[in-house]
Amino acid sequence: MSGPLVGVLALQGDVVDHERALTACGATTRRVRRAAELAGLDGLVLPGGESTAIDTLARVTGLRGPLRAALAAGLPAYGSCAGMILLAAELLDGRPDQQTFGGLDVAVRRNAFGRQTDSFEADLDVCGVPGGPVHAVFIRAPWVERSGPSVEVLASVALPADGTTRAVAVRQGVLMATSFHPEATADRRLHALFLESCVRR
Ligand SMILES: NC(=O)CC[C@H](N)C(=O)O
Repeated sequence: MSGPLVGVLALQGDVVDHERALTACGATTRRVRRAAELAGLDGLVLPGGESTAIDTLARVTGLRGPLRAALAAGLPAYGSCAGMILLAAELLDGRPDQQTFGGLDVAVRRNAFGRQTDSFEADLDVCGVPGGPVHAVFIRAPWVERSGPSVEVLASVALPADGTTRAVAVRQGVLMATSFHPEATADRRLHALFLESCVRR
């Protein structure tokens, strides 16, 4: 095995597209559905999908506690869309019983840009990603409404209504999250950026 071993949380969501992107960047992937599958990982991707479903399944399968512990112990992680929601310390507009794993010192607003029909695409400059803007696909996406002092905002979008900006890509140490779905395009630069944090252990 050459590259880092990166888990993809495989309870629900677009697992296969992340596996493809990670493999293209030289990583080896492992689907994570149970606590034992967290052992020995160099990083973990939390895919987009439906954060309420992923939360429910993580609790039912007993994965939630060990996953939280792994994040607290410093496991590098990257969450896209629903994955961003799951990494947030605070959730706004979540379902009343909905929980997150936490780790990222951010408040994330779920479905912030509106309904499924308000999904959109935009070209964004992302800090740490050389070579021009990233074509970002937003699907019923969250945004980061507040972030703590140790959180770096990597990219923002301007709202058409009033031109104010919202953070849509953030990093805090070895944790990274995007509101958008780089795995839905052929651009591997966000996955490559995350893999810089996934040093083989
Ligand atoms: N594309 C996505 O991951 C959408 C996230 C979804 N709106 C949620 O709450 O969980």
